[in-house]
Amino acid sequence: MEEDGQNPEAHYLKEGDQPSTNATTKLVAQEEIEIGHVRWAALKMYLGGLAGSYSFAFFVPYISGYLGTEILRALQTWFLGQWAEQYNTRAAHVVRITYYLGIYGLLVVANQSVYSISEILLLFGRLRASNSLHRQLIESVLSATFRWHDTTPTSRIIARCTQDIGAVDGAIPGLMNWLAGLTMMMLVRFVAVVMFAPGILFPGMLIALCGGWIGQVYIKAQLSVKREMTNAKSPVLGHIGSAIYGLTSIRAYGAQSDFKKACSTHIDHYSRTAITFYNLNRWISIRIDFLGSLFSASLAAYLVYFGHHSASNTGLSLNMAAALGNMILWWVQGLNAFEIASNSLERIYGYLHVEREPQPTERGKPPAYWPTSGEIHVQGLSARYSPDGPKVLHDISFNIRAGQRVGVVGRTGAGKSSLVLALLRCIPTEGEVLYDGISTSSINLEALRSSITVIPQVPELLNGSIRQNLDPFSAHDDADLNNALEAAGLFSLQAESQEGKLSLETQISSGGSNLSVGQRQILALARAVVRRSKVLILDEATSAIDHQTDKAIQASLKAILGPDVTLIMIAHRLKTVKDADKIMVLDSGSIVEFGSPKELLEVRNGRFRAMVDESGDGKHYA
Ligand SMILES: Nc1ncnc2c1ncn2[C@@H]1O[C@H](COP(=O)(O)OP(=O)(O)OP(=O)(O)O)[C@@H](O)[C@H]1O
Repeated sequence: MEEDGQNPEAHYLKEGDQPSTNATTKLVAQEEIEIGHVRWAALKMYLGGLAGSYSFAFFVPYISGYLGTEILRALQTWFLGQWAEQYNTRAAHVVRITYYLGIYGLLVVANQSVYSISEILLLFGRLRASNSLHRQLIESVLSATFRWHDTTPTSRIIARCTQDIGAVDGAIPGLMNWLAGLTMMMLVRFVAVVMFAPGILFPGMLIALCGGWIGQVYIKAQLSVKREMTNAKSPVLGHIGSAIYGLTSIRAYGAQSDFKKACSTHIDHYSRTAITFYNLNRWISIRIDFLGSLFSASLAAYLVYFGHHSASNTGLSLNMAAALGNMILWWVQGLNAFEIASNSLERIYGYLHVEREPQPTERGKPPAYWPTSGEIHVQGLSARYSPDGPKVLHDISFNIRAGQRVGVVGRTGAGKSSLVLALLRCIPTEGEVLYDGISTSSINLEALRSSITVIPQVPELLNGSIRQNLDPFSAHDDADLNNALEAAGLFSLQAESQEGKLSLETQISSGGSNLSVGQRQILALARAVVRRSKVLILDEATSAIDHQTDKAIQASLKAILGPDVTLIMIAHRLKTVKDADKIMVLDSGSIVEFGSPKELLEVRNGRFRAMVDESGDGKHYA
């Protein structure tokens, strides 16, 4: 895909399908649908994973191993014929059994050794491929843009990381190995037959070409039928599942016959595709069996009527030819199964080429001392959620001195959260943001984001103890962590004697679901204190905390954060920002007022003053 310069995901859409991209609205991108054969680029990705950086050293011994195995196996059959032939020409007691048995034994040992080399190589190769694809997939998903995550449901990402990686771990290498072995077996058998009966070469090739053509037709039909069959199965299972779940209601409303009718419709649809699927198998079996028999019959006729062939060579040729027809059938079916399993490769390949955030560079590393203060200078900042979407911030300019506490207010949809995302470069931006004198567009994202702490409305916590959540890399001692918890106001919320009170050892379940939202916000605040960032952004962070505790937290935060830490508070409740040094009022993505609360309240017909009057929070500003 990159070869043809197109978007990797575009390939998956059916002809005529329109991706549901409406630039002005939030959207969920259409799920990719694979069509046709598995593409070389996806296959190359897997083969590259198998071989790692030693393509030659992997594939040459791997393929040679299988070729050697089949040659040695054919040699064993040939050698048995030669051994048997001895009894036709010589007396039985003259034939040296130990000699023939010894050579035959050596052939068996050599065969097994060469086979083991291929198997061991594949074992390491498949582990390497699984590791590498899984790592690349996770890296790609984690470094994808916020826009991509916005438009991609989590269930799809989980399916890539479980179901598709599962196919890479199991079905794909298994089928590939089987196909490689079978291909070598067919090749060696065909060559052996042709060596002993050269006249069969052209009819044999003709028959093989016919087999190949029939296989192509079969695979083409079978791929789409199989896909349709898989799609038709889910409604049957879903319908039966919901019928069992809602059995009481179905009986209570006497809806049994409607449910039976709907069930029959789903089963009929599934059966139609399933019958076609099995019929296609019969279709190919008859044709390939016929071609196989034709080949064996032609060979037998050739051996009987043309030339003079020994009994052992005739037996060997017929032995090699007999199973060839069945092998072609297995090969075609194996290839079909491989193509179906390889859809997972296509799907993983698509996710390895999603739109990513800029990767870190050496030049993007800020100086070690940076940031020394939380000064922010913003000039002409505009932002949008997607490169072709509408602007949600319009040419914003402002300055925040180090240590200032700035409240950002505005009606729903005014752009408050978008401003935070723009400061962290989570969405495409234009204009300049200087953080402690360095342009944020010139430094690595990781450096930028680790130097600003954002506490969202509902903070995410990780499964583990509070200690692990505050300090995942064990860089701080207990005293620091307890101070942070105290500064964030945890201890003012719980009495010393309280049963089940939170401490560093308290276990937190995934997402923090065993804590109240207020407690989660306090832990997030404590995390921010531990990180000691120079810019702290609270996005309605104290919305779930009562006013008294909120007040206590603000006071302790001010004391512990120090004079050079800038605090940006996004607030719905105007009383939360009454102690702010400055208030920024946003409307439709633009700054309409920016000044101290006192100044803004004095503006007659001012936006902030109107908001305070409407909200009834005026008493807090009195
Ligand atoms: N993920 C998104 N994709 C596209 N547009 C978005 C997205 N999130 C927000 N917007 C748009 O950006 C504009 C500003 O939204 P934003 O969330 O920044 O407002 P807000 O002031 O934080 O609102 P609230 O107080 O309700 O959280 C709105 O027009 C909104 O529709």
